[in-house]
Amino acid sequence: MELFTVNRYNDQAKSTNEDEILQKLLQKAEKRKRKHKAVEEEKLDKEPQTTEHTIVAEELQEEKEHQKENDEPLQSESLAEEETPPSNDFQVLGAEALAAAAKRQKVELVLPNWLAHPTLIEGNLQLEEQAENETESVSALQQLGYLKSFTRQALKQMKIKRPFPVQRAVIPWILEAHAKPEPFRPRDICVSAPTGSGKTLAFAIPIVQLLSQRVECKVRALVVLPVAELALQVYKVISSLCSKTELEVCLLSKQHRLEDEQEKLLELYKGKYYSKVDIVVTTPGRLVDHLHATKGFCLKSLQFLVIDEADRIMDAVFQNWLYHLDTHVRETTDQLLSGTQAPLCYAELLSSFGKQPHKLLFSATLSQDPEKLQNLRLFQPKLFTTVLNLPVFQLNEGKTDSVQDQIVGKYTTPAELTEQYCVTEMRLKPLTLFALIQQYKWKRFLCFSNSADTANRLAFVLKILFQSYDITVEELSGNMSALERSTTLNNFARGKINGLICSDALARGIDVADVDIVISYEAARHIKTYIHRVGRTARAGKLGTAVTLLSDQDLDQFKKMLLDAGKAMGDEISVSTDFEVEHANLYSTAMSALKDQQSLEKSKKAITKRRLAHHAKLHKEMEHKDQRTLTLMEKLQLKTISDIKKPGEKVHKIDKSLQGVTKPKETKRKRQAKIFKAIEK
Ligand SMILES: Nc1ncnc2c1ncn2[C@@H]1O[C@H](COP(=O)(O)OP(=O)(O)OP(=O)(O)O)[C@@H](O)[C@H]1O
Repeated sequence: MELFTVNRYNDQAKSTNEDEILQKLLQKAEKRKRKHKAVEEEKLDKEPQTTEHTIVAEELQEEKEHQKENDEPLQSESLAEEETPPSNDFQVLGAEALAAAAKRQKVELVLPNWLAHPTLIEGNLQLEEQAENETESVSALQQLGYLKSFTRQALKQMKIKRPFPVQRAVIPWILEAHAKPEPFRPRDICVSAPTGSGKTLAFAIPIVQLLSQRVECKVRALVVLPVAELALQVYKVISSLCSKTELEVCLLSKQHRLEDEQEKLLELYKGKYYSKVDIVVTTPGRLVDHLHATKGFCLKSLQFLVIDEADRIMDAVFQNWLYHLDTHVRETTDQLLSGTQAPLCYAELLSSFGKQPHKLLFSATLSQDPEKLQNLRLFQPKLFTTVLNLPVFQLNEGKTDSVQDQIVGKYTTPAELTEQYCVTEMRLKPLTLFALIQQYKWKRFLCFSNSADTANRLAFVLKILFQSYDITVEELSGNMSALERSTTLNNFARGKINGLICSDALARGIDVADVDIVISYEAARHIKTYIHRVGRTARAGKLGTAVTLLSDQDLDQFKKMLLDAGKAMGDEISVSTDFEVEHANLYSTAMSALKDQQSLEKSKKAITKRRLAHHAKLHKEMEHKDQRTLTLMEKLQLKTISDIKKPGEKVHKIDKSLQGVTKPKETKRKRQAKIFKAIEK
């Protein structure tokens, strides 16, 4: 029967394979017999008196096996391949596909040409400074033909003697690109250079020089930064550069009133709006506010769009500001084309049509992920980077790693930065930090934690620990108001405070002079955060140290994070155990004071919450009652509520309705919104 099946379905192989198949079947039968015999012998050895029952079972088993064999589809190919009996294991469906997928080679992403072939920014700030000091050469600025005299003067006032490597690479390139006539359009650029390497001047100098010849005042450059503090910093740099020109710079950020900014931006003359500024420095949120609310705010003449800390702005959508900006630029062009807004002349129409600003992106951790960059719709982009100078890249040069593997997700830190770490126990971290500061005599340090609350608690404990020492520490976190933050920063800059305990809100971009040490009290969760934190020291060619406090659990993860980014761990430092033991009592006093303070705050919060909930309930009840004067009890309750309000705060309309005054005409939704607002306050 088996042979018949074989013959029937495999005509061609009939004559040639028949003997072979027969041989194989015989072999197989022989093999099975031998196996069976061996099993039997084994059983006999174990159980000399075989019961009738077992014999029957064996026979049944044998019979089953025969049956199974007969049921198996016999094909010449499968038989030919079959050397071992088929396994009875349960077969996982799709397992083959999975195995094949695992075997398949990893698909390699191919970098676009511009990312794979960047322009390298080369140079070592420290070595250059040493060389200059040794030779006492004439100020290098005078030798640079591309700098205008007003730029040189401004730089001199800023005590800048020579351009930094990133400035040497980027400034002449932008100037040259804009020197070419129409229809040439400059390529958009992305600049990835370490923290403190002078990226601000790299875009500010060419923009100011190129706009300095303008006749009519219009917004021609827009600089966007993620936070107000950074915007202020960049505004100051650009303002100093413009000091010897007619250019007007304006800062737009949520720290000012919108109306005040509108006044600074525009003036109305004979029914037409005229721009009073040439360069606008802003945050994305504030920009969107003005695009929506400021009549006459027009960006159709925009020539430069600078996005500083570009990866941060790309990661967070920030009210989709780029979309709003694009829509605004397109709308004004459409108005010109449709005739609703008459152009002055044909040349204006031509120049405004479809014209996009020159986009300049800067960051120390610029994403070199093509997908992310695509969102910015860059025009024939060009990359300037220091990343290929990484030790990891040099190590891998002989290997097969693609350029993509070597540059995407890799970041450089300043060459002047020394990185260290200190392993300690989780519960002793504040004490270890205190010991480190004392032992290494750190006098100007920034200490970063992962949250504003931790910064607050740590500052509290450190203040107690340092009470009898001449070290002052203060908190600087997102929990504080903008005014409080800037006062604290100023005090630190003036040397009134030795150390700031910060949250990551200010880890980026902030340029505080002469920070010797940056401590990560908690290891940064992301490599970008780490790069920006440690970048607050070792700026502008100065030396600096970054120390990370790690618990045993954090150690491996931290090491991996650095390795993935092409960085090494650095040296380990430690504190003397004697010092820690000596201050153990002080530490426990500080910790119990913290506990007391926390429970006090907790109960304060609970009381406020209860009062506000009561307020909301009372208001709800009053809403449903007819208009009537309040009872004495209700008046008293209202007084308690008004006590919660801050001094000087306006009395909300809700209170009027509570006092029995005629209810204002408002919708239910509006009223609810007001109540929530009041509760929030
Ligand atoms: N050519 C120069 N010579 C001396 N100092 C300079 C020069 N260029 C910039 N600086 C100084 O270096 C410091 C850092 O500059 P800047 O803030 O532009 O760095 P950055 O690369 O933008 O840093 P980050 O990535 O942290 O924002 C500033 O204090 C600036 O005044």
